[in-house]
Amino acid sequence: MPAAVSVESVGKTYGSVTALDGATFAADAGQVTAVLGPNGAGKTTMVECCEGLRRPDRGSVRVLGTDPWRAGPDHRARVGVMLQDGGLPASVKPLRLLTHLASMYAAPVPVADLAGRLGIDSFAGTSVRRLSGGQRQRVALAAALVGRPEVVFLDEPSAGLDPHARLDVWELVRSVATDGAAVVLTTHSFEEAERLADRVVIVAAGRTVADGTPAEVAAGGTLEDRYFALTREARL
Ligand SMILES: Nc1ncnc2c1ncn2[C@@H]1O[C@H](COP(=O)(O)OP(=O)(O)OP(=O)(O)O)[C@@H](O)[C@H]1O
Repeated sequence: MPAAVSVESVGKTYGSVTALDGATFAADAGQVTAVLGPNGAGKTTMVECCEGLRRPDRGSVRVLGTDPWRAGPDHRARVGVMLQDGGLPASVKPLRLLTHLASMYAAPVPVADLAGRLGIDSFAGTSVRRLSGGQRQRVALAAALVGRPEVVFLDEPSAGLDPHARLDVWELVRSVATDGAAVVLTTHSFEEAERLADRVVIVAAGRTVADGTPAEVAAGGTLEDRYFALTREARL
């Protein structure tokens, strides 16, 4: 079976800045793939190429067998996206927003379920503009998942969350993968990668420097030690 997400030798520059320089990785259905790498390594750019928000200069990106840059609405309905800055409308209340989004999909996840699992009920009556950063992040995650997507891209989904909320997010993300979706998330947390990921991809200076199960990438040591060794080499 072809990978749900396949990125091969992708290059992308912004003016004189090389963001991606041959990045390659794949993500399978039913698995959580965690992408790690230093600030500026190219993770967000790589994920944005997969989401169809950026066009690679070279290489190939396929999501569910389709080039996301050219994909139409049918493809986009099968892909869930959570952006780093949320991208949520400020004046709407969370439940209203999620109910509205759910109405656009053929088989949405019941909004009450999602809201309950992410603790959104407790701030359901507050407009997005007045939510805390962590609350807004949970709404953004719910928005990415409500359409029951086959592929989900999550940019640092648990960054800045309190420990309870982080556990809620991990459990939900795990259950989405168990239900068959391919989940790709970026993170700076080794704990998140170790506890949640079936596959770890380390990106440094726009290139993939490791790709495998957490144990394979750790290569007999800790993921953290391996990360520092690999990303230090890329900086030299
Ligand atoms: N729109 C843009 N215009 C110019 N340069 C950009 C743009 N977006 C990203 N870059 C540059 O491309 C490089 C890769 O950025 P990217 O956001 O993909 O990294 P990242 O790995 O996601 O970093 P972080 O961990 O800080 O989120 C950086 O040097 C960044 O400054």
